[in-house]
Amino acid sequence: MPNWFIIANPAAGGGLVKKVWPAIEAELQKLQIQYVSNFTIGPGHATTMVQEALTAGYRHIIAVGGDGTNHEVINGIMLQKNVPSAEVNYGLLPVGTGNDWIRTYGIPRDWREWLPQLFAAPSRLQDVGLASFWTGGQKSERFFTNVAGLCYDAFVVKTMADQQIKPSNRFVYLWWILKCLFRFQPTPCKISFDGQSIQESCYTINIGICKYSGGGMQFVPQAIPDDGLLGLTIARKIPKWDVILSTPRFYAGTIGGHPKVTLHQSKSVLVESTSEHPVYVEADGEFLGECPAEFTIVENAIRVIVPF
Ligand SMILES: Nc1ncnc2c1ncn2[C@@H]1O[C@H](COP(=O)(O)OP(=O)(O)OP(=O)(O)O)[C@@H](O)[C@H]1O
Repeated sequence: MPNWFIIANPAAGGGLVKKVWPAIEAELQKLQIQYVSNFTIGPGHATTMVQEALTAGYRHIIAVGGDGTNHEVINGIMLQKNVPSAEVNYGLLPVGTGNDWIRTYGIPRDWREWLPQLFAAPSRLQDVGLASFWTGGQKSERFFTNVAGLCYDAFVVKTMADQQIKPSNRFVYLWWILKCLFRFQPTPCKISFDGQSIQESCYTINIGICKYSGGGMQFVPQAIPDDGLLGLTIARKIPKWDVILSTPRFYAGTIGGHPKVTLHQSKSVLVESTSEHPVYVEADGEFLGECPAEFTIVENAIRVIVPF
């Protein structure tokens, strides 16, 4: 049996994976990697495919795609019960659009640069977040590996998912977040964490295992992937002009310096709506549902391949 099981999402990167797949295969053959590969056939397929691969005996998994593919594969690893999740050696070849998860580890954004290193690189343990939330009148759960967001953050993800907008680059994405900003009203909510509770109208709330989301912005600059804690960023009601002027702070990782923003760390976070308005939830760029939502941490849950 080949060592490596590769899951490729042909739709990732706006179809880029499908386009570059022959070049990836040529490189794999040049490197003499023993592998079997499969394309996903639709949303959610990467989750079931990785479970089947682990049941079949594979322990070295590579995903080819972006943050959504990464999210689905991690959920597959976490949901199955056959193999301890931390025993699965997992690497991502980034051929997505935002590719935010890789930024925390300094994984090269160019797949051509990362591919030759990937099969010999070391691995390290990472924590995983577990979100419980409401969708379609039912309670549901999802693991996340990067950053979850509520309020405006999730409103942007929901609006783009509802309108089937898949931004092809950072500028299109920025245009959409600006458009959504003028439609969003900060939502009153209660945030309970670490023995304290805050009631505020919030612009955004972010919960991170890793630091980057939204195409290179640092919503949770204090997040450390293996410290057993969730990074929590609370941005209270901010005028829209201030949100726009503060955008460079997100890119620079200095949003904690804003007077209306506080940074925290906690083992768990509970967010509840305190008005009749829904407070939406997203994780790793995927829309999940609504509050009440609880976030907890699974320590050292996955083993990820990172550069030397
Ligand atoms: N065969 C497929 N056809 C269409 N969509 C698919 C298929 N397989 C998976 N998907 C969906 O494609 C979506 C996009 O994938 P992914 O997030 O990896 O790429 P991306 O959006 O380009 O990258 P990023 O999230 O880093 O910006 C995922 O939500 C996934 O569910």
